[in-house]
Amino acid sequence: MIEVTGLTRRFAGTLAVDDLSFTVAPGRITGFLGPNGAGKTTTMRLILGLDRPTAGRAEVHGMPYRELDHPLTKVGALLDATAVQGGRRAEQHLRWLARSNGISAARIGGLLELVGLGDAGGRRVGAFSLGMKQRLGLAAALLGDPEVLVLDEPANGLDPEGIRWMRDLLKSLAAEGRTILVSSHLMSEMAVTADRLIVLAGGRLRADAEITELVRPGTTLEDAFMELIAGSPA
Ligand SMILES: Nc1ncnc2c1ncn2[C@@H]1O[C@H](COP(=O)(O)OP(=O)(O)OP(=O)(O)O)[C@@H](O)[C@H]1O
Repeated sequence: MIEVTGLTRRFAGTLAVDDLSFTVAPGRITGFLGPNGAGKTTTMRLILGLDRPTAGRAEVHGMPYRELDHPLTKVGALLDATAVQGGRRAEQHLRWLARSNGISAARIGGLLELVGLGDAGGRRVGAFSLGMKQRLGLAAALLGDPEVLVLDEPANGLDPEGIRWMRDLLKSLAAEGRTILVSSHLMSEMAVTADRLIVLAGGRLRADAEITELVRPGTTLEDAFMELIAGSPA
């Protein structure tokens, strides 16, 4: 469970996140949508304790991320898949991550298989495509077998087969009772992946609803999204 209450983050001249409140429930996929600059990444960074709010709070399992014991076993995150040391080999990267977070390395082989990198564990990450880096980032997020996943545009760079694979994986992780918050700009993909949607524009909450409430028969999620964000600052 993720709980955001009155969350606000102001940068010098920008109110990036403006008095945001929502809950992300377990057992389902919650899509996090909004135009460029809406505040999605800033909100995720605040949830993950990578930045401090100007006001309000973000809690995971009832407490701020920074207060969690062994956070990687509670929350898995994929924010920027390209932020890995290119000189490291994929398996080495996961081993380093496991060791530095006190997590068993026993899952690494299985996770590389799970994300489709079974044959690439010995290759240097610097030579990976964006899609392969996303797959590795997902393996890293799952390393501690966390109940909560926060994923910023994980489908970015994936090919059609990869997007379908990611959708099926997220659905099976949600079916296991995990809490999943996933941002995306791919409306048609979100329409078939998410159970619930949180829509931001200009740092403010525009919608927090079941997908079936937002997408009426004869309309698409793209139509609903355009209507929801209408009038937001560019
Ligand atoms: N470190 C920072 N310093 C100053 N402004 C920032 C900083 N981080 C984000 N912003 C601003 O906050 C606003 C929200 O940015 P954010 O990256 O959260 O949006 P987003 O919804 O993730 O966008 P995108 O879909 O383009 O990834 C933008 O106006 C951005 O320029």
